[in-house]
Amino acid sequence: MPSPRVTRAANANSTNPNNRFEFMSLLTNRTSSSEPVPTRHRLSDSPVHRKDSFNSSSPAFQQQLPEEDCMKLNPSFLEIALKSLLAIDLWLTKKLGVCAREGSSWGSARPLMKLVEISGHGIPWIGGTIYCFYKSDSNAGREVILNLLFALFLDLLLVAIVKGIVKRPRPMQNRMDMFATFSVDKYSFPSGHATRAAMVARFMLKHLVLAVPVRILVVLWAIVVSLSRVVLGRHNVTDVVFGFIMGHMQFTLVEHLWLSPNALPSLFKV
Ligand SMILES: CC(C)=CCC/C(C)=C/CC/C(C)=C/CC/C(C)=C/COP(=O)(O)O
Repeated sequence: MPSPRVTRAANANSTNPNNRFEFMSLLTNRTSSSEPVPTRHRLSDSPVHRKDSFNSSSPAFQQQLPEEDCMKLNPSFLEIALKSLLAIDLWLTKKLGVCAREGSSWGSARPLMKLVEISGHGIPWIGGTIYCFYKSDSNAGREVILNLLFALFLDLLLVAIVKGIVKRPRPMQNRMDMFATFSVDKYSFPSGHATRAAMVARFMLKHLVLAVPVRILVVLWAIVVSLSRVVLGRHNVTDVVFGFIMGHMQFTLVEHLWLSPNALPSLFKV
């Protein structure tokens, strides 16, 4: 006995041979052994190639298509990859936040980590750079220091923009007891300390004549400042990794936008 769906299809077919319903019924998988699954023999038979009035973007069309006819670029793979990365990120962040609280496993090291935090904060860096600018007695020195100052302000601006766009909240374990913050600093992505540490370290290695041990210390400082963000529970791991990469990119940008004494002659001694 034919199923009601087939009977309806047959009725529809008898009145209109090009009926859309008939097309859809051909595409429907049948479970009953008395209702064979239609076989396509030619490419032109594929619903993708048929020039029917049936709109391929309509939800009905997409529901009815057999899986092999769906032109999907597997969006679920990217989704799964991102969700897995996020899960690993959250798990690692929780594991590594060993100084997040006084009562955490390494809570006694929290004051030391907070000193590391201050060493990468914007205020000492901007204040110290302005001081060095006025103390510098050569035009070449002033040029380098002026560009460091420019880099530090550019960093504050770019980090604030990205934080404002992404609006990722800080990790649950973070205590908002940071010294001198902007309103966007309630957000986590990217880490402003990591961007600054990476950018300043590259800037110093490129423009300051430093002995090898000092160069090694500069690199270690940038790494420790970045790691301290996760250890203090301030940031997720991905905030810091992205911040570190962004700091390198900011350094490259500053090199391209390099301010010369001609741009601001009044700041330089003649
Ligand atoms: C010191 C002088 C002379 C001027 C200061 C200029 C000024 C207004 C600087 C702002 C510095 C500031 C408040 C920076 C924010 C630093 C911060 C808390 C970043 C957040 O880092 P994150 O790693 O937690 O994202």
